[in-house]
Amino acid sequence: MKFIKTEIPEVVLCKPTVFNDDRGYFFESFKKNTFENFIGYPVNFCQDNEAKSTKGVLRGLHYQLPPFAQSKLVRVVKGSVLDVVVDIRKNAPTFGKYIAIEISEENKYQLFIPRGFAHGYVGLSDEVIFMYKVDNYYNQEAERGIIYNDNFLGIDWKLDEKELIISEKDKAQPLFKNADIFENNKTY
Ligand SMILES: Cc1cn([C@H]2C[C@H](O)[C@@H](COP(=O)(O)OP(=O)(O)O[C@H]3O[C@H](C)C(=O)[C@H](O)[C@H]3O)O2)c(=O)[nH]c1=O
Repeated sequence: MKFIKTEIPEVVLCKPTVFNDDRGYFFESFKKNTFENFIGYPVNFCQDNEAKSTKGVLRGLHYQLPPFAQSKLVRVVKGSVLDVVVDIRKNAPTFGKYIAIEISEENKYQLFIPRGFAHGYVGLSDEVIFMYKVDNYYNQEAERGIIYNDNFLGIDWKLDEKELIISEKDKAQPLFKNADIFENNKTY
């Protein structure tokens, strides 16, 4: 697995080493020791999630407030998505910045999203199976969000507005300026 710091250095792109042969392929999709060696601190994932989407389904931008904040290690096993991560750590040098990376069945990329970030993704293929690990349990009361088309963030989701399929909950998310954001730049 190769680990690459993104433009937001705490957000890490993970590129697996894939072993192809005439039967198909094999790769180690997660290895705690090499992952933590690169990240530089322990991450104890406690829950795995899976979501199926179709093209244009946009989930997000979501996060959970401390003490229920979640780190996420996300990947796509079917199709492709544009994965978007927004820095919501007040006083962080990249506060309010976002990165967008295509993650797919094809490239097998994974993205590590630490606590202190909002996360969302949009399906780019007809069928998407999205799988991810989180290091804190789901807590509905602590769930918060930011509207996907916030003007300050100016996220380019790559698809036309009319192609997007968004839940009523996500259509009602607040603007970035009104969101409950994280205090200071510390690990939660
Ligand atoms: C996230 C979650 C949801 N649920 C239940 C709650 C709802 O009854 C149903 C669908 O939940 P929701 O519409 O919040 O699912 P997504 O829109 O995919 O939410 C996720 O989307 C963005 C991209 C994320 O990064 C978060 O992991 C998460 O917020 O699953 C659970 O039971 N456990 C969970 O961990």
